[in-house]
Amino acid sequence: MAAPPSADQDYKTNLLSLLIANDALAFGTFTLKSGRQSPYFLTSSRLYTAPLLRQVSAAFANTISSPPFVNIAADGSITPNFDIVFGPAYKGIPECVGVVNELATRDALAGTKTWDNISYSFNRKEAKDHGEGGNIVGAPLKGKRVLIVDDVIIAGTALREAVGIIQKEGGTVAGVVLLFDRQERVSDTEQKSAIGAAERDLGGDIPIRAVLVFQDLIDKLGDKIGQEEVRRLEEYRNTYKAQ
Ligand SMILES: O=P(O)(O)OC[C@H]1O[C@H](OP(=O)(O)OP(=O)(O)O)[C@H](O)[C@@H]1O
Ligand SMILES: O=C(O)c1cc(=O)[nH]c(=O)[nH]1
Repeated sequence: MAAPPSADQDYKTNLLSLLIANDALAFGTFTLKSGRQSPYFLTSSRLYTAPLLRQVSAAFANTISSPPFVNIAADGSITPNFDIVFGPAYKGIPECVGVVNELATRDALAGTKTWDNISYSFNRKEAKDHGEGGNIVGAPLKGKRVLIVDDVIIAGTALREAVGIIQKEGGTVAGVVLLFDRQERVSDTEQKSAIGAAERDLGGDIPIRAVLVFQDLIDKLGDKIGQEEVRRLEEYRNTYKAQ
C-alpha cells in the first residue's frame, strides 16, 4: 500500500489543484519571454480569489518559517532571520501582505509571538511627490533584514531592482522566496536556472527558495492533467533542465 501523503505533499497538491482550477496554471503550448515553447504557463496575475490568496499565503508562510529563513531551537521555538517581508510592485504586493497576515494568524491560533516583530513593505513603481512622499509603502527598511517575496524570476530584472531599492533604503537582503521555480536553464550560454544565476549574482550568500518547483508538476499532477501532458512536461524538462 502506498504511504499516505505528508502534510507537505498535501499543501502543494492542493495549491496546484487550485492554481489549475483558476487558470493560473495552464497546459498547452505557450511562448515564453526566452522564446521557448513551453507545455505549461503560470499566470500569477490570476491569484486573486479568496481561496487562492489564502493558500498561496499559507504556502509562502510554510517556506518562510523553515530554515534558512528562521532558526529553530532544540525546544522547537522559531526565531526569524528577517524583520520585513518585501513584495516588489505590483504582483509582490498582495504576496507580502498576505504572508504577514498568515504568520500573524498562525501566532494567534497557537498563542505564540514568533512573528510579532515582522512587518511588510513594498515599493511604488512611481515615487509619490506629495503627502508622505517617497517610493516605499509599509515598514521603513533602514537597518532591517529584508526577505523578498515574488512569483517568479525570468531574466532577474525585477529581483535586481528590488535588491537595489532595499540597499538604497539602508536595508540588508536576508533572502528571497518565490512562488515558482521553472528549474530550466536560462539559455544555451547560461546553464543555471534563473534562481541559480540570481543566487550567484547576489554573491552566493543570500538564500533563494521556491514554494513550488517544476518537478512538482510532474510528480503530483499525473491524475489531474493526464499522462500525455505529463509526458510533454518530462520531454520539456529533459530538453531544458538547468545544471
Ligand atoms: O525576472 P524578470 O525578467 O524581471 O521577470 C519576473 C518579474 O516579472 C513579473 O513582474 P513585472 O515586472 O511584469 O511587473 P508586475 O508585477 O507589475 O506585473 C513577475 O511578477 C516578476 O516580478
Ligand atoms: O518565461 C516566461 O516568460 C514566463 C513563464 C511563466 O510560467 N510565467 C510567466 O509569467 N512568464
